[in-house]
Amino acid sequence: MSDDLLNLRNRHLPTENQELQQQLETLVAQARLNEQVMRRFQDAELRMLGVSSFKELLQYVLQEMKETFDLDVVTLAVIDPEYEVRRMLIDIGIPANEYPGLMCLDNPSRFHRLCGTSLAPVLGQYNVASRAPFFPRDTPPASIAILPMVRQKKLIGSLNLGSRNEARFAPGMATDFIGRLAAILGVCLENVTNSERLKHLGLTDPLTGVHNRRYFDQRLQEEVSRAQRQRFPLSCLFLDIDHFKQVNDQYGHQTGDCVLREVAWRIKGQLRSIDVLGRYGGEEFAVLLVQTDMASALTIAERIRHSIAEQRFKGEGDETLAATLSIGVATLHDCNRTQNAETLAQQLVARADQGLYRAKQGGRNCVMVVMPESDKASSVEVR
Ligand SMILES: Nc1nc2c(ncn2[C@@H]2O[C@H](COP(=O)(O)OP(=O)(O)OP(=O)(O)O)[C@@H](O)[C@H]2O)c(=O)[nH]1
Repeated sequence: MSDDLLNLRNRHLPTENQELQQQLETLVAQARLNEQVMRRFQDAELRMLGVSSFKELLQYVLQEMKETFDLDVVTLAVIDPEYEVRRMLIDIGIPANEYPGLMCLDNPSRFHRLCGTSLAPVLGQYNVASRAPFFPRDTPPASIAILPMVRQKKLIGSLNLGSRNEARFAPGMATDFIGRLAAILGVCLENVTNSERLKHLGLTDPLTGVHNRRYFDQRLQEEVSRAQRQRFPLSCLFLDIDHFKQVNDQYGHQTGDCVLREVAWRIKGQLRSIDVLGRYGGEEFAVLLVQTDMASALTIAERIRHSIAEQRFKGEGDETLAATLSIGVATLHDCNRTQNAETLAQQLVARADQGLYRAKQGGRNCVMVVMPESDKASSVEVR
C-alpha cells in the first residue's frame, strides 16, 4: 500500500469508528428494549399461569393487562354455546355486569366472519360494522388486535386489544408475542374453567343437584360483605319439609328422595338466578335473597310455601303424596360497614333458623319472620 493511501485511511478511521460506535449503541438500546418487552410478556404469562380462579384471571386480563401493556381497551370473548360459562359465573357469584369486558358469544360465527377459517390474528383499524362486537361501542379504540384462542383445534374465544393510537396495531405487524400471550391465556382459561367445574362438583348436593351447605356458607359470607359495601338488604330463608320422617316411613326412602329432589326444584323455580339455594342438611334448605327487603322476602317465602303445598308429589311408583314446608325468614337491612361480616352472617342465619323453629312450633306449613333483637316486634307469622 502506498504512503498516500495509508494516510487517507488513517484520516478516515476515527469517523468510521464513531459511526460503528453509534450503530452499536443503537443495537444495544434496541436489544434492551426488546428484552424489556420480552420480560413484560414473560411476566404477564407467568401471572396468568399463576391464577387460581376464574375471577382472578378476569381481573388480571380485563383490568391489570391494560396498564401492563399501555392499552386503552382489553376485552375477552368466550364462545359459550351451552351457557356453561354464564352459569358458572352465577355459581361463583359474579354478577353479569361486573365485567363488561367479558363477552359470552352463543356461537363462533362472528369470528369466522372476521378471521375466516385460518383463525389468524386480525390487526388494523377499528371498524364498527365487523369489529364492534368485540369492543365497547361507547369508547371505541382507533386500532385493534383480535387474537383468537384455540384449544385442541377448537376456537374457544379471543383476546381483544384496543388502542387510541391508530398506528399501534396495523395489518402485517409481527404478532409473535401477542399471539403467544393469547395462546397461553387460552390454556389458563381452560384450566380455571376445569378447576371451577371441579370446585362446583364439591359444592353441589348429588341428590338434588342444588348447592350444598359448604357452598351456601361460602356465599353467605360474600353476600353479607357485598350487602355491607353496597348498603343493600339481604334476606335469608330456612325451609324444612314437614313430617318428612313419615314420608320415608310410609312410602320408603326412594320416594323420600323423589320428594326431596322435587322440593329443591320447586324452590329453585321461585328464585332469581342471582339468589342462592343450598341443601343445608337432610330435609332442610336455605336460601339467600340478594338485594331483597323483608316484605319481598315474605312474598317469595309465601310463593315457595304455596308451590309445595298446592301440588302433590309423585313418588317412586304410581303413588302421589302431599307435602308442606315450614319457613323461617330474617333480613339484614341498613347493615353497618364497620360491623364484623362474619358476626352479621351468623346472626342472620340464627334468626332465620329461629323463624323456622317457630313455624314448626306454630303448626307447620307457615312462614315466620324473626326481627333483629333491636326491633320491637320479635316475630311475625304468615300463613
Ligand atoms: N329419603 C331421604 N330421607 C332423608 C334424607 N336426609 C334425611 N332424611 C330423613 O329426613 C327425616 C327427618 O326427620 P325429622 O328430623 O324427625 O323431622 P320431620 O319428620 O321432618 O319432622 P319435622 O321437621 O318436625 O316436621 C329423617 O327420617 C331422615 O332419615 C335423604 O337424603 N333422603
